[in-house]
Amino acid sequence: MAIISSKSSPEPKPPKKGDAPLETTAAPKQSAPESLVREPKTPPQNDATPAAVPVEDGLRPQKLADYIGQKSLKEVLDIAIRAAQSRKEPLDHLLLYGPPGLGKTTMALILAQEMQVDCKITTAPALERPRDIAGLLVNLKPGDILFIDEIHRLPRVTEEILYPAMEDSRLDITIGKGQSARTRSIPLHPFTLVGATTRVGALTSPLRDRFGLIQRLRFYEVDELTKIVQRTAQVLSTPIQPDGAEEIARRSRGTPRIANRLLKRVRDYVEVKQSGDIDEAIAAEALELFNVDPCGLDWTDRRLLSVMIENFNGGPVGLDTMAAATGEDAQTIEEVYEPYLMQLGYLQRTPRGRVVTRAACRHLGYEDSAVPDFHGEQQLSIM
Ligand SMILES: Nc1ncnc2c1ncn2[C@@H]1O[C@H](COP(=O)(O)OP(=O)(O)OP(=O)(O)O)[C@@H](O)[C@H]1O
Ligand SMILES: [Mg+2]
Repeated sequence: MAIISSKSSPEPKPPKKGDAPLETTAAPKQSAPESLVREPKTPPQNDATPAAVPVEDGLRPQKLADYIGQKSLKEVLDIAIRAAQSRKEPLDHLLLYGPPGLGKTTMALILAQEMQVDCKITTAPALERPRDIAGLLVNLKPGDILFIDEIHRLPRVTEEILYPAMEDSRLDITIGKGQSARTRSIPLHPFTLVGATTRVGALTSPLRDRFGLIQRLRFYEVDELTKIVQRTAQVLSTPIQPDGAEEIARRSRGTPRIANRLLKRVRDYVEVKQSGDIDEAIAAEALELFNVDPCGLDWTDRRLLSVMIENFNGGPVGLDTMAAATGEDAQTIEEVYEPYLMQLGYLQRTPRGRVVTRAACRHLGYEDSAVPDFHGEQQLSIM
């Protein structure tokens, strides 16, 4: 299987006149569009030298059987893979949604591996112009997977090109402008679109309806994350005790990416302190130092909750007000912080705004009376 992504593209072209400037500190999700439609001139990523492969990629499981947790998702996909293979057809289009770091990209790569096809990776904001998506589509081989991250951010024009491509393996392009404009239809090889999003509600319904499989990824349980930490430790050749892996798992907010990140921080700590295997006590000591509390809350989580308690009497408070009061970005609060706080039962979204629960007060060391009675968990649970 070849994985072809913007990340693996060789020397970037110098920006052309009129192109958006290339981001020098760009996060992966904001890579320049131009780099994405280019075919790599050098062999694809799986042939790259280890040094060229981002560290996260080295930690990704390669087979469905190695993908830990997400039992129902794996069952659904296992059936879909086997059915598609027996019919010698591509997989149905798949939409994966859920908070960041739960394994959407990893799953897309596993699917390509299992189906023995190539996977082209791109991200929706990079598909600004019709030719960006057209270039990708015409180069797909039969059965290939096209992975579009952050698919809720697809520009309208790109989305409209995808409709016939997904439904009828056809690329409709308009040539010329005004009265001389003509539409041409180009046949495409059947392919599988895998879309990933943290905000499924932000997808338009015509796009959502074209996915044959729509699957949600859930936060992981501690025992699943413990296995992920143990596996990563093995990949990184870091000795770890089971109780050490569990301590890291407990503080990982139900998220594999965070579990891997915390493990690396604990590994640094152990190496500097020369304290041998990672066990429960060392993991806890190291993570306290990095400001990760026993529930996995970090400084920002605690600040969001304490600002709500101290400044807003526990809520209800609107998202934008919370963003202004804490200096955090509203979208980041909504997509990154709130899901886990809600999962813990520390925060509730109500029609009138966000409210803090008494469990959160207790966790942060406030008196129960810091939030009014109507915030009692019992009442909230029936909202
Ligand atoms: N089920 C799993 N088993 C083992 N490791 C996993 C699993 N899911 C994710 N990981 C690890 O967690 C990291 C993050 O996963 P991934 O990049 O797939 O998340 P994502 O959902 O695509 O995140 P984002 O929304 O930010 O793009 C990867 O390095 C991968 O190794
Ligand atoms: Mg991803």
